[in-house]
Amino acid sequence: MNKQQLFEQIQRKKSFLCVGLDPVMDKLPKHLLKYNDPILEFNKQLIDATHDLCVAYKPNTAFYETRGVKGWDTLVKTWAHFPKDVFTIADAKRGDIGNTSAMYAEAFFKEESSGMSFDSVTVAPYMGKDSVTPFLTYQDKWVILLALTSNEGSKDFQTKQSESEEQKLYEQVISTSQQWSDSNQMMYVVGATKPEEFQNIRRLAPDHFLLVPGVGAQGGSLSAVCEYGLNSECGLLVNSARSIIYASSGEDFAEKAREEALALQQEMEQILKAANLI
Ligand SMILES: O=C(O)c1cc(=O)[nH]c(=O)n1[C@@H]1O[C@H](COP(=O)(O)O)[C@@H](O)[C@H]1O
Repeated sequence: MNKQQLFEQIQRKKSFLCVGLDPVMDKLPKHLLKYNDPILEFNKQLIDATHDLCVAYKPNTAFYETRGVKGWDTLVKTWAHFPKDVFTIADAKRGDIGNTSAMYAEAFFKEESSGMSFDSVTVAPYMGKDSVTPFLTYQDKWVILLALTSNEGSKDFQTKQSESEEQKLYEQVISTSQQWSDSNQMMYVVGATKPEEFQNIRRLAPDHFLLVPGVGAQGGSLSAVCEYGLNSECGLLVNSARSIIYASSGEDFAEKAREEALALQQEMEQILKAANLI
C-alpha cells in the first residue's frame, strides 16, 4: 500500500488506528482453548470485529516466535486473514549487515518465499544505512525505523547528545535516514508517552507517517499526540494492543475489543474533522 492509498483508507474509515496483535496463550479466553490453534482463532475474531474501525494491524513477531514453528505458522495464517484494505506491519525490529537484512526483508515482504507479504516492517537503525536499505528495494513496502521509543530505556541512548553533536541520537536517526529514502517508503516509531517531542519531530520530518505505540496500556494520550503530530495527510498510525485485545477475557472478547476500538475511532474522527482532513 502506498502513502496516498493509506491516507485514502484513513479518510474512508475516519480512523488512524492500528490494532496490535500481541497474543499471549495464558491470557486467551478459555473457550478458545478447544481450537486446534487458539491464537489464530483469537486473532481472526479480533480482525473480523475491528477491521472497519482501524487502518492497520501490527502483530509483534515475538508473540509468535516464542511458540516456535507453531507460532510462525499462526503468524502466516494471521497475515492471510488480513483484509486487503488494511496496512500491515510486521513488528520484528530487525536490522543486520546488508546480506542478512536482505533475508529479513524477503521473510516479511516476499510471499513466494515465506508465505507472507506485509506492507512494512519495523527496523532498528543502530547498524546504519546498509542494514536498512535492503528493506527499501521492494516497491510500495515500508521501513518503520525506531526513532524515539515509548519505553523508559529510550533515555539511555536515544535522547543522549554528545558535546560534539548538534542533535540528540534520535534526531540524528530521523535526519540521516532521510538521505536513504523519503516519506513514501519510510516511517518513524515515536512513542505516545513522549508527546512533548512531537513538535520537534515534525520540524525534522514534516511529511512522514509516524507509528505511535503507547496509547492505552502504556498511558499515552491520543489528543496530546495529535496536537503536534498530525500533518496534512494525517501522518499518524496510533497503535494500541493490550487495551483492545484483552478488553475482556470472556466469550464476549471480540465484542469488547470492538467497543474499545470504536471509542478510539470516534475520538480520531473528531480529531480528523477538527483538522479538516475529512
Ligand atoms: O515498535 C513498536 O510497535 C513499539 C515501539 C515502542 O516504542 N513501544 C512499543 O510499545 N512498541 C510496541 O507496541 C506494542 C505495545 O502496545 P500496548 O500493548 O498497547 O502497550 C508492543 O508490540 C511493543 O513492542
